[in-house]
Amino acid sequence: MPGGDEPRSYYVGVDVGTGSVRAALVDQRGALLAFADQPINQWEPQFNHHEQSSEDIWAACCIVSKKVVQGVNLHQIRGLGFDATCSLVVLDKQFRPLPVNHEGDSHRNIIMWLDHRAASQVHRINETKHSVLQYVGGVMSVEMQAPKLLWLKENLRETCWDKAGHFFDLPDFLSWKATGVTARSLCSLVCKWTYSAEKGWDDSFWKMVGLEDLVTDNYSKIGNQVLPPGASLGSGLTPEAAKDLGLPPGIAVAASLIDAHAGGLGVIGADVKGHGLACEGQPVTSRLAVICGTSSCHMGISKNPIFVPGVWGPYFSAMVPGFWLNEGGQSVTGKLIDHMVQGHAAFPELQAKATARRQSVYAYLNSHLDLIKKAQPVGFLTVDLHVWPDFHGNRSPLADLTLKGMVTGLKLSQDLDDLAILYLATVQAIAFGTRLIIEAMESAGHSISTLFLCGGLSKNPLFVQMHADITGMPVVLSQEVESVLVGAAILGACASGDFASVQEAMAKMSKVGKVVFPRHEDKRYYDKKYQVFLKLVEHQKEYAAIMKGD
Ligand SMILES: Nc1ncnc2c1ncn2[C@@H]1O[C@H](COP(=O)(O)OP(=O)(O)O)[C@@H](O)[C@H]1O
Ligand SMILES: O=C(CO)[C@H](O)[C@H](O)COP(=O)(O)O
Repeated sequence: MPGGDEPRSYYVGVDVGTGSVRAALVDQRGALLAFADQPINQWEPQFNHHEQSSEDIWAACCIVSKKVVQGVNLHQIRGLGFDATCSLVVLDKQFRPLPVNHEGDSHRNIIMWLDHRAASQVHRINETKHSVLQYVGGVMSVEMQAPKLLWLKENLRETCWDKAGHFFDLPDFLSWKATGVTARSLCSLVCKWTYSAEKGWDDSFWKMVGLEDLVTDNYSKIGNQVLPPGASLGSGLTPEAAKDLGLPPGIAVAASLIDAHAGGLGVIGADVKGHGLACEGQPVTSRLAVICGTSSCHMGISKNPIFVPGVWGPYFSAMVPGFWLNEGGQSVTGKLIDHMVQGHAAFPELQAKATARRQSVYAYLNSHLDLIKKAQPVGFLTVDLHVWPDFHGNRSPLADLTLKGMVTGLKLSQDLDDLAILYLATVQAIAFGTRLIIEAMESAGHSISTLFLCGGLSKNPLFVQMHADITGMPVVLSQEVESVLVGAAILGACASGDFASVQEAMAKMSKVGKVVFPRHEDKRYYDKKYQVFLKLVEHQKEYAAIMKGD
C-alpha cells in the first residue's frame, strides 16, 4: 500500500499471462506500489489442444484487482489497462461462453494461443499465398486466429460456429467485460487477425480461405470498430464490472494490448542516459524488447516497414504508435525450461533440496552450476551437450510448426549435475534462438544494439547472462521486475488523459534498473556452439527427408 509522500494518480494494470493473472497498482512515475497474482486453469483434452475459460480468467482478474487496491483512496485511481495472451474467446449472441471442444464443455470457451489443432487449416491458408500473408512474415502461424476460426467452422459447426456471436482476442474480451464496448484494439486485429491499420479488412482473404460468412456479417463477429491501444473506451468502467473488480465505476478503461506488446511498452522507451549503452542518443529503433514468459517475443520497431521472412509483421502502430513492429518469437521458452527440469529423474531430489533452502528450483540450479563449474565460466559446462529448442515447432525465423526438439550429448547419468547441465544447455539453446531471430531481423534492415528483457524468465540471472553472452549485446532490465504490468498501467494512464501520448507515458513510466553486459572473452566458445546449433536443425531436416524418401 502506498504511504508517506503519495503521488496523486494511480493506474491499475492487469496482465493475463498463460499461467496466471497479475495486477499492479502503478503511479504516474511508473513505480509499482502493490502486486498480486492468481493462477488460472488450463486444459489439454488432447495433444496440441489447449483450452481455458473466460469466466475463470475474469474471476482471477477480479481477485487480483481487489487485492492491489486494498487500503487505497479509490478517488486517486484514474485508469485501468488490460493486456493478455492472444488466445481466442468464443461467446454466443447473448455473450455466453460456447464450447471450443468436442466434449461440449462451454466452460472451456478459449482456444489458447499455443494450441496447434489447426495445423491442416493453416497449411491450406498458407497455400493461398494471399497478399495479407506478407504482413505476417510470409507464413501465417497456426497460433493466429484465422486457422482457429476455420477449425471451429469445420469441426464444431453446430455446437459452436453457427451459434457464435462474438470471437474476441483475449485482451479485447477483457476490455469488453469491463466496459460493455465491443470495439477491438488495433493491436490484436493487426497482429493476429490480418487487419490492416491502413486498409482495414481484406474481404478477398476471408472469402479465399472459406470464412466468407464473416464478410457477409460485415465483420460484426470479429470486430468492425477498431481503436488504438490506450484509447479510452465508451463511458469507462461499468458499475457491474466496477463491483467485480473493486474499482470506482466510470474510471477510464483503455483499449488493450497483447501481453508481449504491453511488455514492449513497459521497457522500450526508458531513458538510458549514464549506463554506457550503445543505444544512448540513438533512435529507439536500435532497441529490441524481449518478453520472456511461457514463450519469448522479440519486438523490434522501425520508421518504415521492414519485411523479415519468418518474422511476424510488419505491423503498423500495433505497439508504439507511428512505428512499424516486427515480432519474432519462440513458442515455448519458460515452458520448455520447466518441461526439461520437471521431466528429469533428479527433479524430486532438486525439489527437496530447493525447498530445504527455501529457494526456487532455478535459484538452486544456478548455485549448483556455480559449484560444479570450478574455475571455468559456467557456460563452458555444455561443451558436449547441445539442445535444439523447438519442442513446439519454430515460430521465428524458420516459421515451421513441424520442427521438433533435439538433444545431443546424453549420458547414462541421471544425477543432479546432469539435470543442472541439461537445464543450462536448454537456457543456452533459447538464447541461440534469439540470436538467430536477431540475425534475420538485421539482415532485413533492422539495426539492433541493445536488448530490453522482461517477463518471468528475466528474473533468472542465468537466462539474462546467457542472452547477453550469446547475442553479444547488453541486456537492460527494468527497475520494476513486473514491467508487463507497467505497460498495462501505461494504457490506463493514456486512457485517463493524464498523458498526451503513449510515447510520453512510456518515457515517464519505464525506468532502467540493471544492465548486464556480455562477457566478450567467451565469444569464441559461443560462436562454436552456435555453429553446432545451426547444424542441429539442418540435420533434423535431413532426417525428415530420409524418412520421407522411398
Ligand atoms: N523467479 C524465477 N526464476 C526463474 N525462472 C522464473 C522465475 N519466475 C518465473 N520463471 C520462469 O518464467 C516462466 C513464466 O513466466 P511468466 O512471465 O510468469 O509467464 P506467463 O506470462 O506466460 O504466464 C516460467 O515458465 C518459469 O520458467
Ligand atoms: O503470441 C504472443 C504474443 O504475440 C505470446 O507468445 C502469447 O501471447 C503468450 O505469451 P506469454 O508467453 O507471455 O504467456
